[in-house]
Amino acid sequence: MGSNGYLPLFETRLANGLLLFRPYAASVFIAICFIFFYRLSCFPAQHAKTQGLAWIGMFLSELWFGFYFSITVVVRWNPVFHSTFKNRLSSRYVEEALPGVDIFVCTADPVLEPPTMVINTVLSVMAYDYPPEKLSVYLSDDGCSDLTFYALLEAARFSQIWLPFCRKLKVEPRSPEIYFRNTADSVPADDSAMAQEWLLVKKSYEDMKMRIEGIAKIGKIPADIRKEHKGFREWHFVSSRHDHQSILQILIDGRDPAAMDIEGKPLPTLVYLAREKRPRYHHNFKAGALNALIRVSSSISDAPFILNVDCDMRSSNSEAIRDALCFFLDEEKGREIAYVQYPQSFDNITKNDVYGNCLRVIMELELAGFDGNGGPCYIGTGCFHRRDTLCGMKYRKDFKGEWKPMENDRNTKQSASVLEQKSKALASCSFEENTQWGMEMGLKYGSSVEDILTGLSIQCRGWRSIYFNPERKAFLGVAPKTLLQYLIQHKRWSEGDFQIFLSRYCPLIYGHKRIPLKLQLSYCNNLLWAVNCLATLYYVTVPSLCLVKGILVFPKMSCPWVLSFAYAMIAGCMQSLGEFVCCGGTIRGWLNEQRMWMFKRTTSYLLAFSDTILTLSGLSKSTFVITEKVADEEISRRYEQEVMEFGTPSVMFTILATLAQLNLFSCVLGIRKVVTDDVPIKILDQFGLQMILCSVLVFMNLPIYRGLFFRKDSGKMPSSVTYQSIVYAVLACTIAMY
Ligand SMILES: O=c1ccn([C@@H]2O[C@H](COP(=O)(O)OP(=O)(O)O[C@H]3O[C@H](CO)[C@@H](O)[C@H](O)[C@H]3O)[C@@H](O)[C@H]2O)c(=O)[nH]1
Ligand SMILES: [Mn+2]
Repeated sequence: MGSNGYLPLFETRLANGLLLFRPYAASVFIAICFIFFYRLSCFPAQHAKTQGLAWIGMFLSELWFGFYFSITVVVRWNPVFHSTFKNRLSSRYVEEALPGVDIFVCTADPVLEPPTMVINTVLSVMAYDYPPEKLSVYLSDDGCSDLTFYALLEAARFSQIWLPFCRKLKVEPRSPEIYFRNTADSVPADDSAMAQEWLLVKKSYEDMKMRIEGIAKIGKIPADIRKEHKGFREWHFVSSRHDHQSILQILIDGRDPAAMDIEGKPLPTLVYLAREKRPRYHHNFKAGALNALIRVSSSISDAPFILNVDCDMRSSNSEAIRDALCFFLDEEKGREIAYVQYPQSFDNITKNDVYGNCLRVIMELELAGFDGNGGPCYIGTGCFHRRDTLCGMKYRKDFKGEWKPMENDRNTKQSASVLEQKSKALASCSFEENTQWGMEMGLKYGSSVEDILTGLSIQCRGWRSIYFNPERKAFLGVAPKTLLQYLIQHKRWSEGDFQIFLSRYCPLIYGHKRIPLKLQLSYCNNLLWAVNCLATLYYVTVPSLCLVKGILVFPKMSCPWVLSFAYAMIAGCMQSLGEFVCCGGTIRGWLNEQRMWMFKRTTSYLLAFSDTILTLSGLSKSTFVITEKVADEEISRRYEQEVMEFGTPSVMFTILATLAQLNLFSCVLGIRKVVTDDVPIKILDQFGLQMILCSVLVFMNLPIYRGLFFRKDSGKMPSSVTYQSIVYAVLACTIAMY
């Protein structure tokens, strides 16, 4: 029992296996030091200039890897995990006494983010196991699409049967699409009344979906539907999605006693918002959208807690709100918690996850490590915030964490349309002029990873955060289905991250004395992703080219120094494999993920690194490329079969293909050298490590060769990429040979 006489609402435990991990990390560290020592003491003789240069590069790369390894150890030093006591929460708070929760859903493009998916997210969060009169759901539509608006109207209607159905059948997950997909073969046949209802609701969902998709196909809302709601009139004044007034429509007014489901229970408030956009004003992407929502919601429902999700992050655990409240409302520790972050999980992951989409180890382990070091970063979706802290409040010892109870006056005088008019002004472009919004208030502007920056600044204001990863995943999103989408997404992340590192918000400076050093270093783990490109590029090209030219860059196989390299590499692999499998992955999945790390480092990170430098020198401007959440049938089929998708020409593919062939040629030339030499054993002894490295790289690149030379489908490597990369690779090897 806590000192205040209350049983805690959550408990925390340390990860298992730390007793093993720490000595292991120390041993790898020693091996790395041996490598440094070797590089310094065995520096090539004066006359071997080229070898000397190659050597220095190897040394610098290894210094970087050693440094980066140490940061990853800091992240893993003491991961913590939490569990909640929801029964204690419900015995301490009657339903009426629970706080209100505002839920923000962001969407930005009706084509890349289809409205049916968006409303599935909306319906799933409306159906939380939580008093509906305490919930308000806001959809921010940066695409300003009347189709999305229409879909939301349909969702408002469908919620009247969906919510009671969820309650009655204890439906899980509460996104109709996923629920009906999962239960397709298990129609409740035993109880006929139940089965009837199931069929009825399913049919009604499918009809709705058909109507929405039908209208999406025509590309225009028919006149008779336009007449059904006053909201459509707003689109008469929209000249384009980049130039329009704010559109704010309260589709379900929770204060209205008439707003109820078919069982007569209240419905959550549901609001559509397309904030004002004008070419003259920068809209600040998702951060701008969220800030508009914070203000608009404060005038409509003003709940003390806010959940924000991306439009593809359907709720998959109807108890997630109660779980989050167990942290915020804990009498002893709750006061200092600013946000509770859930992991990002996906429902379209194949068995071996070709693109390493689930970021398994980051989600299962590294964020728990952040938590142990002071609190997880904010990852932009699936996160519950205190409204006050999101709006810029600093932590004070005497902060009580109290909230005003909701004005539960369901017959309030202000009509919905008056409220709409009043709140609209808060979403206008000029509202933020000369205010602290985007700086000290709300989500921070100026970064393509607004989430990381905002979370960091909240932590630097003295707050703690919590990472909560329950058995039953809280949210399920849609992961990119093509290699290019994946690489572009990671370019955005690593670029935004690296920009933060180079800005005044660098955690080592900005966080100094504000957050613990171990948390500052944990942040560096992510913020320095992009920098890995340099050392990795060096390691995947130079040793192979040196093999072609006959330059030694590693110790001979017969030399004891080889042990330190072998140990560092093998132990590193075993650690990452062990972590991956413990986090629920397969061995194939691990190989795929390792391959993707290599691909990312040589493409996404490289471009992120160079673009950051260009942005800093004022030559380029950062943007937000939205991740596509749909794919055509053929691409989806290949994705299901775990075949890598290339298809469209891109610089990233040219780089990948060039590196893959460069290693293939080097490997072949290396083998030729062994075979044609008089004493093959000698060559093997000298170049053993280089040959192993080169062969591993060839092995990792197998899907690239397949895409270049063997595939015939439309997902193969485009021929322009093939030709270019052959030329580059041959050129590089020829230069190396002579
Ligand atoms: O101008 C914009 C651009 C994007 N979005 C929304 O932002 C969300 C995330 O965009 P997405 O294209 O799905 O990017 P992801 O890479 O999947 O997003 C991850 O990375 C982002 C930071 O780069 C975080 O904001 C997200 O929460 C996190 O899921 C989506 O709901 C979009 O609709 C907007 O509302 N307005
Ligand atoms: Mn996304």
